[in-house]
Amino acid sequence: MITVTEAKEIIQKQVFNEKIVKTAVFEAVNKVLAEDVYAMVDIPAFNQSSMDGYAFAFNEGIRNQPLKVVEEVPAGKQEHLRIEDGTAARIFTGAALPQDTDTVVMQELATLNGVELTVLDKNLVKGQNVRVRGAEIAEGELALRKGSYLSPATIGFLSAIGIVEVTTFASPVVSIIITGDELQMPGEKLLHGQVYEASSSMLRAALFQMGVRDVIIYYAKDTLADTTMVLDKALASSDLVLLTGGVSVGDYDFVVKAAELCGIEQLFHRLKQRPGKPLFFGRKGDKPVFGLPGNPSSVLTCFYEYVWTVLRRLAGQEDKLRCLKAPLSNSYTKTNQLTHFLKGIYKSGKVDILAGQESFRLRSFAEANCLVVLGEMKSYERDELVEIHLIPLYG
Ligand SMILES: Nc1nc2c(c(=O)[nH]1)N[C@H]1C(S)=C(S)[C@@H](COP(=O)(O)OP(=O)(O)OC[C@H]3O[C@@H](n4cnc5c(N)ncnc54)[C@H](O)[C@@H]3O)O[C@H]1N2
Ligand code: MOO
Repeated sequence: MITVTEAKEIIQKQVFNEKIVKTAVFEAVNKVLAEDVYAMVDIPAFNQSSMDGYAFAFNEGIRNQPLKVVEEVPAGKQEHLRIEDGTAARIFTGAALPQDTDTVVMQELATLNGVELTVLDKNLVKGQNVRVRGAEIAEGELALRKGSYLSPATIGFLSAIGIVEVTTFASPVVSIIITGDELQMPGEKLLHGQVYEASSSMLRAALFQMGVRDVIIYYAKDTLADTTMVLDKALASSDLVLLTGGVSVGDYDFVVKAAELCGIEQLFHRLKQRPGKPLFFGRKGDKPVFGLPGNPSSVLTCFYEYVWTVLRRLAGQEDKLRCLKAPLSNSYTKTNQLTHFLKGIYKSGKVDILAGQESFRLRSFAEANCLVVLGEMKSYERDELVEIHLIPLYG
């Protein structure tokens, strides 16, 4: 059995080939840029007024010499205007300044008598209320680097500089293989010895939340032949495979043997942790394969602690769950030296370890917002600082 740290190092060392795709900017939220993006034009593309007011060529005596208003420029006017020195143009926010004008006075700080404009703004300086051509970005300038996360703001920025399509890391196709002959579909009548199948919807939800939408769900019978056949199929149809259950030492646990028969290289099996002790990790060529221990709470803990990072890396993001230190609001005694991942609530700077930590339960997980990581120590006192991993509840 290896430690949690060793397991994470093994995962970190793996190199996987990311796939890239062209994506419409409006559909690229949550994705990551796979190449640098450069501006194709100056933005703004012309000297632009930032106020409703009057545009003119500034000089220091402007407040003492009324200007004749000779033009009107609403936003979007496409004509290239030029006005004589000593005249002004009525202008609106977003409109292009006439050639050789450089300053705009807000209409509240000027008076108009017929066509005669008097500038009142005592603090007006040259260039005021003008967004200069290329001020946001110049043609050919780097707009966003490869590896940038595409947030709503980034998508707005790309649109504002005229980009319609970007190259992003492709979201991986993920197969989930559910094993266990005792499983019954929710909504069906539960017969003696059956349990409702919870992991497929839970994992699919976790994947959807992180933007992975191509998810294929398979069910395998508790036989070596069926598990091998389904695993082969899943490997052929996806970039990453998750199996649930069948990874322990029972006579009906076939995942490890099936993985071997499918040509999957085993990188580890069994960790010094709870829950999720029998976790399996391997790869076939470029494809990571996780055998998640069947108890639903082990499934989700292992997903967040190990699978999440790999999925992020496949999508071009080098990040981990948010990790902090917080004082315990209750004491906790461990009965072994395994690393424990405990469902907790982090609130007002403290963390509370919830009751009901056994891995068959999901109820405490449903309430939790973090996993509390307890290392080798046997008992933890109230107020002792512990590491917590925040569950990404909002994607
Ligand atoms: N002799 C030993 N027995 C077990 C050990 C061990 O070290 N020695 N480890 C235990 C631990 S810890 C875990 S975790 C489990 C993991 O075993 P499997 O991966 O083989 O999981 P299963 O036996 O298939 O299932 C465990 C449990 O979870 C329920 N389950 C499975 N899948 C689902 C699902 N999709 N939805 C809801 N519930 C599910 C299943 O009915 C079992 O109750 O092994 C221990 N045993
Ligand atoms: O390692 Mo298991 O997940 O505790 O029940």
